[in-house]
Amino acid sequence: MTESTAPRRSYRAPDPGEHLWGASPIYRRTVENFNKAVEVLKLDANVAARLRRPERVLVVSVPVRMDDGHVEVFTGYRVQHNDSCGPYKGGIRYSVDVDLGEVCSLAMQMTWKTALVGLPLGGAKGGVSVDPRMLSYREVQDLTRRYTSEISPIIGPETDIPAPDMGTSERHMAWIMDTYSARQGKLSQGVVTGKPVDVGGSLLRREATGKGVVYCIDEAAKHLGIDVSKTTFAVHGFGNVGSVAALEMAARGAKCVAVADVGGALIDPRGLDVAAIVKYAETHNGTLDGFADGSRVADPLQALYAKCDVLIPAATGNVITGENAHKIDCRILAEGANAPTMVAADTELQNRGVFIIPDVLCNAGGVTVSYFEWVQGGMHFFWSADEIDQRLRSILTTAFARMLEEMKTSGTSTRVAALCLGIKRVDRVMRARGLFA
Ligand SMILES: NC(=O)C1=CN([C@@H]2O[C@H](COP(=O)(O)OP(=O)(O)OC[C@H]3O[C@@H](n4cnc5c(N)ncnc54)[C@H](O)[C@@H]3O)[C@@H](O)[C@H]2O)C=CC1
Ligand SMILES: O=C(O)CCC(=O)C(=O)O
Repeated sequence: MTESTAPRRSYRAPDPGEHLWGASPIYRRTVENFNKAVEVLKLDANVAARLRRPERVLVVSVPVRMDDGHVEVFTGYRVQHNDSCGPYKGGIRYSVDVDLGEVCSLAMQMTWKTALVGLPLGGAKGGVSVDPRMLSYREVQDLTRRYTSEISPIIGPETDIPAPDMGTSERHMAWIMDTYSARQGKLSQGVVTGKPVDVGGSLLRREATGKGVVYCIDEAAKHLGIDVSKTTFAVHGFGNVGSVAALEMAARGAKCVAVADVGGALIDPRGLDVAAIVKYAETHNGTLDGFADGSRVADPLQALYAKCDVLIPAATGNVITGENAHKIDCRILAEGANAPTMVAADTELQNRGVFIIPDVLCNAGGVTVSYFEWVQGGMHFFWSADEIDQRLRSILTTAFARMLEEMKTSGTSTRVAALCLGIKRVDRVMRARGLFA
């Protein structure tokens, strides 16, 4: 697009998005990374302007009668960023940190992620601002069912398909499926992925994100000439993604020197018994509090600062910042979490030669097997675990190789190269559909 020098007509009031999501530091950071890719790609300014904003934003009030009798009203969100490549797709997060800016940012990331790995899906995200650990089983079920009812007008098997994210799991997906189906008056298993296998879920969806993280680490190690079996690793966040990634690394013979959950870090440079920690967490409501081995420190961030070959952030976002990046001592940073690294830290770590596997690729295993679940559910024919595993690995290794190629041709970082691949595909599809002709 050529910029005109004539003064622009003012078509509307200043961008309303500025007051909604644009002011959020998290959203700004996501846009900052997007802008870097726009520059490398020399993306048309009209397309870039469209992609900087979500297509649809829904904010809902979610009243829940609590066990003590009072009604608490929670705030929920579903943000649909882009559906050029297929139905909107993205998880649902329960956390006190959830706000509109965060959900918009994660929805945009989903668009690049699904496009990067070549899925026929778009990008969305949802969430409720709540600490699920403070709720009873009944309260969290009621919250999930009411949230589902509130977002029902904009979700569906062919329109927008939620899945698990931080704070939600298979059981929440079963409640969402059940509530949505009841509202439709017919069974609608395809409205959500990440369901329990018994209610139409896919084998390996639960393990997919953590497995995918380690498949990407395998590729990075190959690229750098590192033997994974001889590496040390640390994991920040020990839920679905962190625990499976730790087990996969341990299965390759790598030594775990630190893990953390929300309650603190467990550190032992001599090596921690990952299987024992997983078993402990499973039998203690997900927490590592009270685990006997290693030294337990209250600050979970200490796990990020452990000297190791491979660091796997697998909890919340924005944990590696301009302030603490100098404490990170690893060779490979494998972003299991979404958006764990702030822009200033990203630059510092790259300058220090840390190989970063960016979130949009590193944790794409989850949405990839979600896609498999959606496909299998549609066919009413389910694949074996081996079949799923092979397809997952093949998709991620292909995307990894394409990222390296893009890095070389564009002379850019792993993160910007991965974003460029995703953005290029969305741009191509939008043009093919006649938008921005
Ligand atoms: N579940 C999935 O399939 C996918 C998850 N992700 C991302 O992976 C990350 C983790 O997600 P899940 O494992 O599903 O969540 P989860 O809810 O299963 O586990 C979260 C873990 O992080 C810990 N944690 C929470 N806040 C923390 C903090 N401030 N410091 C240290 N630890 C903290 C929790 O104690 C728990 O161990 C998130 O960033 C999520 O967006 C990305 C792609 C797919
Ligand atoms: O499995 C999915 O559909 C989405 C997972 C997700 O929310 C993510 O990749 O961040």
